[in-house]
Amino acid sequence: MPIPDTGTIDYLSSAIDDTEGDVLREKCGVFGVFGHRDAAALTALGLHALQHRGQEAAGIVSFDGRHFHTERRMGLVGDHFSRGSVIERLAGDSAIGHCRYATTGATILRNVQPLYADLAGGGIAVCHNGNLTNALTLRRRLIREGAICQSTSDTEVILHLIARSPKQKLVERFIDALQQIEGAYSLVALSNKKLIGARDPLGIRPLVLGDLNGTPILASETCALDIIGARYVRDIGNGEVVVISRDGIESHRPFPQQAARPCIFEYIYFARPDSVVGGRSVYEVRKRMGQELAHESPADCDVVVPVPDSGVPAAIGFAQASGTPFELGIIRNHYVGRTFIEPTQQIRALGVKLKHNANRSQVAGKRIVLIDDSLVRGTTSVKIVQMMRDAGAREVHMRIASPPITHPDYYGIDTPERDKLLAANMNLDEMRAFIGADSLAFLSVEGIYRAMGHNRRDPDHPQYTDHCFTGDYPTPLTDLAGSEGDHHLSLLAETA
Ligand SMILES: O=P(O)(O)OC[C@H]1O[C@H](OP(=O)(O)OP(=O)(O)O)[C@H](O)[C@@H]1O
Ligand SMILES: NC(=O)CC[C@H](N)C(=O)O
Ligand SMILES: [Mg+2]
Repeated sequence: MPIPDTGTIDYLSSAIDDTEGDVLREKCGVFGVFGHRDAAALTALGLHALQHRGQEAAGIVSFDGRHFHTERRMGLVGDHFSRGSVIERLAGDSAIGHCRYATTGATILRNVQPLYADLAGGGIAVCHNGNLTNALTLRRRLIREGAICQSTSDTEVILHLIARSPKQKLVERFIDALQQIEGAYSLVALSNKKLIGARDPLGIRPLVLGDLNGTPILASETCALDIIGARYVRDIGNGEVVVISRDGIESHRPFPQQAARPCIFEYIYFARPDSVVGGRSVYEVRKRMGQELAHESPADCDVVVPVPDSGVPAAIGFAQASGTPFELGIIRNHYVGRTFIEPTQQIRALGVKLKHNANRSQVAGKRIVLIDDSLVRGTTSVKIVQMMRDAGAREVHMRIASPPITHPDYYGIDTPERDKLLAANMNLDEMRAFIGADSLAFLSVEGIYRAMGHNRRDPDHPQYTDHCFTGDYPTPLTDLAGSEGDHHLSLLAETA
């Protein structure tokens, strides 16, 4: 359904549906629909499929041709956005949505996305997956210049930069903003006339274009297209800005051409295994990581046991390559989500206990090899190894289908503190003793690249963003270099 052209002035005085009283509206999975009568419902479904990317909060902004409507809530998508009354309030045939786990700015309502702002040319809402590495530096400058920040999220600086751009047209202003930010971003933005999708110059975080019977869709992952029956069209390119309007879809390439360097951790952990990222099935890649691991670090065992959920495909690969039986020696509770992306260690620790239980019949008296996709803080491994012993396992070996994480991430994965990363603080045998396993091994960096279909990692032009394992950060870390992170962002208590 076409969106009527109602001009720009109207949006300045428009009554924004704002139950929290914030001026700016916020919403790490991102989704957008342009020109469908069920835009908000489709967005809610898309966010359901992207729930694994962020469990702390969710939000949707829609546009009805005259007004923007917005709902942002703490909690899971289904806690709020499965209600008919909520979807009805999100009127209009265009919508964007976000499910968040915080990387910059606390887990509080004013940081929940989409972020909305009234600009001189009309309203705009932005959803961001990723993390900016110069946001705090930019924020300090903007505040000195008079900007009034409403949140402590890195994403907000994008809105300020669009608002202050000297360029005329929205797309030019948007691109002008992108040229000032550094780090990782996949963005979906909605204005009164356009749905915009953008990926940072290296394409660190994913973003795809889909098509639902002629309706363009933007989403973090293809699983969000599948849920609504949309066809995958293509990945948005690194450094590409796509502009969707009633005139069709335009592509802009405002950055110098360079090779993409997507985040390897999307393949290891982040993305859903049924998604196709950068043309590769995440499931197939994870299985190959398990196969490589079996070749590199075999274990003399009776059964291969996956650590659910994301260790399962690698465990299948390990079992197939080693010819060892695969058994579900750990059963997961389906009502507990991902624990790594929970905001506090206390919640993570509790979550793991609630989440997994030993399947004693498959474990007792056996030599077990546990396969997990990654080891970050070691919270999961410590508990699971003990759980296997308590269930009567004779030996417990641990194999991790990715290399030791020795470096923090600043691009949208919550591993920022080096002192919390097990592999940054212990050698292999210390880690083995810490988690209580009989043996421990990790997949090598080269093994990861082989699983991705490459002969080797190209040291001069690495094919992926793999700083977690190598310390090779692909962008400047401006805030870190300037100790910007040490400053308080807001005097307002971080409770609302
Ligand atoms: O060493 P840790 O700090 O425990 O972190 C690593 C664990 O966290 C992740 O699982 P998570 O529970 O987040 O999600 P999943 O259910 O998709 O496996 C990952 O798959 C590892 O199991
Ligand atoms: N995980 C993400 O992609 C987070 C997006 C954004 N940096 C935020 O903290 O809200
Ligand atoms: Mg896990």
